[in-house]
Amino acid sequence: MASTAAAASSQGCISWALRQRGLGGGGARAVPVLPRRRFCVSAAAGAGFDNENRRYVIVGGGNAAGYAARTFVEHGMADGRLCIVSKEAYPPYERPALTKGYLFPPDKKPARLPGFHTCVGSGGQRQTAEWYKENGIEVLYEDPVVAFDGKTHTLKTSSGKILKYGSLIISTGCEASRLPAKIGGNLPGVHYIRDVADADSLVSSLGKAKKIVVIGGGYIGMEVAAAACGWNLDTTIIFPEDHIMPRLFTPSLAKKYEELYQQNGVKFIKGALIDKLEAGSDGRVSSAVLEDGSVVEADTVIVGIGARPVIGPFEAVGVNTKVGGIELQVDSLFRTSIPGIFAIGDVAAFPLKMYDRMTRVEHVDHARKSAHHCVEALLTSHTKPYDYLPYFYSRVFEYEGSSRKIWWQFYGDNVGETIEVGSFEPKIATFWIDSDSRLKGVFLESGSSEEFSLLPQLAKSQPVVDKAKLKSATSVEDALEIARSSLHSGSSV
Ligand SMILES: Cc1cc2nc3c(=O)[nH]c(=O)nc-3n(C[C@H](O)[C@H](O)[C@H](O)COP(=O)(O)OP(=O)(O)OC[C@H]3O[C@@H](n4cnc5c(N)ncnc54)[C@H](O)[C@@H]3O)c2cc1C
Ligand SMILES: NC(=O)c1ccc[n+]([C@@H]2O[C@H](COP(=O)([O-])OP(=O)(O)OC[C@H]3O[C@@H](n4cnc5c(N)ncnc54)[C@H](O)[C@@H]3O)[C@@H](O)[C@H]2O)c1
Ligand SMILES: O=C1O[C@H]([C@@H](O)CO)C(O)=C1O
Repeated sequence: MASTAAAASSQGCISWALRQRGLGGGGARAVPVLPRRRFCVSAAAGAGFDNENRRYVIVGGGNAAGYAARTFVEHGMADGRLCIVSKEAYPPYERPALTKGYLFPPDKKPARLPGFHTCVGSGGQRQTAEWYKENGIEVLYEDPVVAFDGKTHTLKTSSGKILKYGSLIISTGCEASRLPAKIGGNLPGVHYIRDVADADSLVSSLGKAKKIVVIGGGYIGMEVAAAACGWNLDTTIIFPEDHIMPRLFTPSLAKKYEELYQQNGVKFIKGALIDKLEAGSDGRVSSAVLEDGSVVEADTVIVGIGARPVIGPFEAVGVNTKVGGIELQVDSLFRTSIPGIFAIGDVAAFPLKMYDRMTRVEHVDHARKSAHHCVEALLTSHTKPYDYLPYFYSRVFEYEGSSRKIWWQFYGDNVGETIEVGSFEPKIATFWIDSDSRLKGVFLESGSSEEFSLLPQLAKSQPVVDKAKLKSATSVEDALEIARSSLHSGSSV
């Protein structure tokens, strides 16, 4: 690699960069095939990688970046052409593992890297650091992009590298929302979880912990509290709403999960906000004080109060503030307002074709699919709009010896009235049905793989269902059969 780079002249770099400018709006057009070359190092830059021109640059080395890299490789367009600039110390990995297998107790074979690099979460190849090298992909680790100039096509990294790009894909994801420092949000023993470094820090606290408080009743709260049961810790979940998973679960569905957690010893404090986190004499967190003045002791606190898109320093590519927070706005081919610049995964607000609205999805299935769709559109001439079917899932209590594993999937839109069938013994289903009797969303706990595979068909087709019949279903199997038969009634979308 070094010899190829050394052979490239600085003059070559400049003319290559000028040719790149013409590439522009990417998505819809085929990208002209440029001479295959390795990294182009200007004479002035000497060794090192400064002032290079790179044909394709991905900023962010997370889930979406890993799947994007795979698509570049599949098209034979990675080798010597692709660079990933990452804030983290590792190549892209399957982030969902961090609150699942990663938090298994030490004697229950916890997941560790390199075991869960992308793309193993979807049954693909495990892309280790060697995989990137073998495929000629340059990865800059622990060197986040701190500045961006769309006019000169340049990025600046925290170490001072200046990178010139041909096309740019932004996949900076989200960051955990934090409790303010002034109320104890940064005390030692207070954890947020977004990356491997956070998970390592949490595991080290769990090893010493006795009493933990989990703040937030969403995905992180539910997954971390279940993990804490595996470590036999006294666990309390505190959140402001009436029930857990308020973004998705109905009150009745939530109640079933809450009961199961309670059977595992987890305590709930609902409808409560944190006034402050207090430190003990050793400076570590020692309690959570609630707004009503009550105090809950804790030697470890895990905060899961949502996530925010990481848009800085890319505001100039165009932001959307209507969907929720500030996010980078893209079209159905993941193109931002600046030609040649794309955004994928958690950070991007995109048109959700099937429901005809803009949305942003903070889940891994979309990270994977948006990456694939964006890179395909960039590298080929296809202009097929992204047509995403929302899919969320969770799995908890998976460690060996747990009394009851939980695994659920949801497809579609959780709008309209709901019909719930079954209980944990043995499985639960919830159907969301709109005023035209169309099935809009479907949830299943503990289904078989065949049953789970029916869910996307239902949510995609949105068949008209016989609500009375569904309500009278005697089991989840029965309810799924009724829903399946409505697929063939000829009234699907
Ligand atoms: C603990 C946890 C568990 C999860 N579990 C599930 C699950 O079970 N199911 C599910 O569907 N979804 C889950 N998710 C959500 C899922 O992981 C995300 O939707 C997915 O990771 C989004 O991919 P992304 O590439 O857009 O962002 P990320 O995977 O977050 O990657 C973004 C990357 O960009 C880097 N970055 C940020 N700014 C810069 C910069 N300026 N320069 C360089 N790099 C930068 C970040 O460090 C990070 O590595 C989970 C998320 C978390 C945090
Ligand atoms: N299985 C999965 O899909 C999965 C698992 C883990 C994490 N994630 C992702 O990670 C990100 C973070 O997850 P999360 O659980 O933090 O977000 P979330 O949005 O799922 O839940 C946030 C919860 O925090 C609570 N909350 C909000 N503001 C609060 C406040 N000021 N004080 C106390 N509680 C407050 C609410 O109970 C809310 O439900 C999300 O993008 C999520 O999709 C997904
Ligand atoms: O999508 C996922 O990827 C990881 C794991 O399967 C990778 O091994 C995980 O726990 C998920 O839920």
